[in-house]
Amino acid sequence: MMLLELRELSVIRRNREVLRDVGLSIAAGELVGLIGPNGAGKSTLMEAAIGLIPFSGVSNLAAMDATARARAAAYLPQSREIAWPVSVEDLVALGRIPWPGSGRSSEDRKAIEAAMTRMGLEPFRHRTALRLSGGEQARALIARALAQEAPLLIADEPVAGLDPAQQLACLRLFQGLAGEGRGLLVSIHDLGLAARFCSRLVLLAKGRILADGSPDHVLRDEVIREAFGITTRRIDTPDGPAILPI
Ligand SMILES: Nc1ncnc2c1ncn2[C@@H]1O[C@H](COP(=O)(O)OP(=O)(O)OP(=O)(O)O)[C@@H](O)[C@H]1O
Repeated sequence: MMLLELRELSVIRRNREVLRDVGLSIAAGELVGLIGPNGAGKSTLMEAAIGLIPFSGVSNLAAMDATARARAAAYLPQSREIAWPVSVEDLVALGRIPWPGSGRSSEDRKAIEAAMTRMGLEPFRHRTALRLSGGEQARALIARALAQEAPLLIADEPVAGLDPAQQLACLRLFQGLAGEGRGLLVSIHDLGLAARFCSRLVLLAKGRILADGSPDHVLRDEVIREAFGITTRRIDTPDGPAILPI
């Protein structure tokens, strides 16, 4: 079953075409890494897919009403903004808004607790979210998205700003979610982490999809050179490839 279907998606921002005719489908069980240079249009693609900005073309999510969409997909924006001085627990509970009970049913409690445990947030439960470190805030916001329990998670640079242990924990968690049958679209700049953890990579450059497929297929030298203007040194280790930009 396709959780995300984008067809001929184009976006114009400030009179400039930022995305042109992008087609992308994500099935249950896929952990798709969205890679590409700064300004390639990764955030724009996610924002259009979820219906936050105007676009032409088709997005199955944007076509839904707000409640159906919030049950179909959780979205973690790149800007990690927490607007009010709420506790971490209350912040995570906001993920339950699309569901009946709005945070107070026993199902809501279970989802909130599971999300907090998965992100290691129990010690912060009663702390004011605004007073956490940047990385801790990021984990709290990921937990809020997990509590939403949507079949699709769209996350814009979810591991940016996390320490190496938290990056690994987060990507392992995402792999586990894919293994449970959820779909994930995750933008990421670290090509090594992308290659190790994602089942598929989509490389966006200048508003178009330059390559889409297995990490080995997408991270070929000539493709990386065309997209980023660099070469990479790849070392295969028992733990997966290490990719060094040169
Ligand atoms: N709110 C906006 N208004 C106008 N133009 C925008 C806006 N947001 C982004 N852009 C432009 O759209 C293009 C794509 O930006 P986008 O943020 O989607 O790229 P990205 O691939 O996510 O980049 P990064 O890796 O730096 O996060 C850029 O040229 C950017 O300047």
